[in-house]
Amino acid sequence: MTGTLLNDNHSNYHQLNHLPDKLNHIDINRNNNYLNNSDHNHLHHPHHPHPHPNHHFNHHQQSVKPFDELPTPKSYPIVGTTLTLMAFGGAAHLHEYCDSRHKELGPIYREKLGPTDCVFIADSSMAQKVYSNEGRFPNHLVPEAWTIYNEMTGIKRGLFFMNGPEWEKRRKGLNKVFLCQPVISDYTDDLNQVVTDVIAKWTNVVEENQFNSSFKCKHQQSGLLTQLERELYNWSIESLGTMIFGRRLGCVETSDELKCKTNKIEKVHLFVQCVQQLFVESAKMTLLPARLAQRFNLPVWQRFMEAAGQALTMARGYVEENIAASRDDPANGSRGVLEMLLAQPRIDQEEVISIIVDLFLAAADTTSHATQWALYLLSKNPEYQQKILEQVESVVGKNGTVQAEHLKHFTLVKGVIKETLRLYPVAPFISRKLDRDIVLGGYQIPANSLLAISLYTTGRDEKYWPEAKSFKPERWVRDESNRKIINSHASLPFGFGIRSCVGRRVAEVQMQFLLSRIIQKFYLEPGNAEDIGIKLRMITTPESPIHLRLIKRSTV
Ligand code: HEM
Repeated sequence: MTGTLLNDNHSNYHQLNHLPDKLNHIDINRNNNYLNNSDHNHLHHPHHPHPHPNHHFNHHQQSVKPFDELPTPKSYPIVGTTLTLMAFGGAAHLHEYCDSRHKELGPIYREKLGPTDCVFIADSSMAQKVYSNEGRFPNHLVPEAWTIYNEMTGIKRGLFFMNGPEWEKRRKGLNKVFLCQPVISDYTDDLNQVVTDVIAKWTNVVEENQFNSSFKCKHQQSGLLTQLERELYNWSIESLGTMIFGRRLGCVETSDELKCKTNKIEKVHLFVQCVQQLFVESAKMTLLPARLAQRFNLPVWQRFMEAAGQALTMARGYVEENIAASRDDPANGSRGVLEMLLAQPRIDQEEVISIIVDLFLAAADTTSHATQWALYLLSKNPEYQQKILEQVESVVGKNGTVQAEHLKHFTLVKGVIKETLRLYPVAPFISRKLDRDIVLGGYQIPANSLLAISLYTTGRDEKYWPEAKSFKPERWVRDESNRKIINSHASLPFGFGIRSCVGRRVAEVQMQFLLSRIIQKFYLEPGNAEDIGIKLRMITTPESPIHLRLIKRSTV
């Protein structure tokens, strides 16, 4: 299959440096007036002395309704709406709960969930409007538990936790590294090498499984990869580590020799467990005032503190160890982006460490889960495996080696990534607090209100996606049979604008290599009898472990 890829425009390319495929022509210019009429109004809020520059009064002004009139679910004294959310399965099913609220109350509604008063938005033009008003220093919600933790420990944290000019300064520095195509290009071979090792390892694992199961229930066991999540975590940490430190960390052991050389794999597994625990405990506190949990030292708070302490200490140790190793081995170490980070103006090693630690926290979970869902969907939709194989072979030849320069031709693999993230957005809500009043959906929204863009709902809305529940990667590929323009703001898995995901390019390249090469090598079958649902642990994770059956292509 040939064709170009639609809608590669989730980041605001006007503001980010050197981004490659500038398909921004169908997208917004944040200063344009592109919104529906009622949303043009910017009323002056009494608490906000500086109305937005686009502020103007017109005949629609009268139709703007006050904030208090936003649709709100029925709520009961003291418990509010908590019992209804519990009936959905609690915080782990918040995405489904909010989805049903949108169906009941419309594309914009307001609800107090536990301690958090939030306006939920499931409409692409409203999302566009939020982003175009996010200002120079966009502000998002940091879970209260994290804020308290940072205050209590006095630990300096990375980009996600920064705000204002400090955030802007560091963000610009990181953009020059992580969103700069020439820099990414310097590391594509390394990222590809990690995938080579992953494939070698998975080949061993499934062959071992096949051998061990030959006297047991052969059909059930053969080719089974049961530790998919852990394998993908290792791959994701190894990839980022390789790029940052310019040396292999040893999370993807490829041979017994390497295995003997390093005991790091166990450490990585422990780190991964702590990060997972951290997300689980933070998610549990979505419905609970974290301050209360802290004041009464509730078990959930104790577990959160322990996991946070362990994860940060381990990540820190890891980073310090690798900074030292890179310095001891300058021939190798100088290849990493670490040097570029340390070379930024007015930055000391301490700050670099906190930034890198938080990059690992942000990268490990997200890329691995996105890839896990992609592999799951491909295993359930074998026709796309065949189409991908045909596309890959048409570019690299039969059994050819995939290289960086081939990736731009893999439009279907890119479509698979976008389609996966449409259906399974790693972050199902994107939050913003604006520094100005705006009108959304005809309602006056005061500055500082917490806004949550419901990506799970817009991503599955028939209004934007025909056959919304179906996995159709080709909807993202533009060719003779598909010239339709996609509504870019209805699926924003990496966010949008100047505060969108800084690791997007790295994640995409990693995933493109892994998916194209896995399909080249293996035929995938689902290893679970049942469909797997979503369970939120702050991010979109599978309700039960996903198993895959990998069958080597030559034996299909
Ligand atoms: C498929 C993989 C990934 C997904 C879906 C994803 C998604 C996101 C989203 C939705 C945001 C918030 C954007 C917004 O508020 O508008 C974000 C922020 C962020 N992501 Fe990612 N991410 C991924 C991979 C990565 C990787 C690999 C890294 C590290 C290299 C990373 C580092 C960050 C950081 C540091 C932020 C905070 C940016 C800031 O506050 O300026 N992410 N990501």
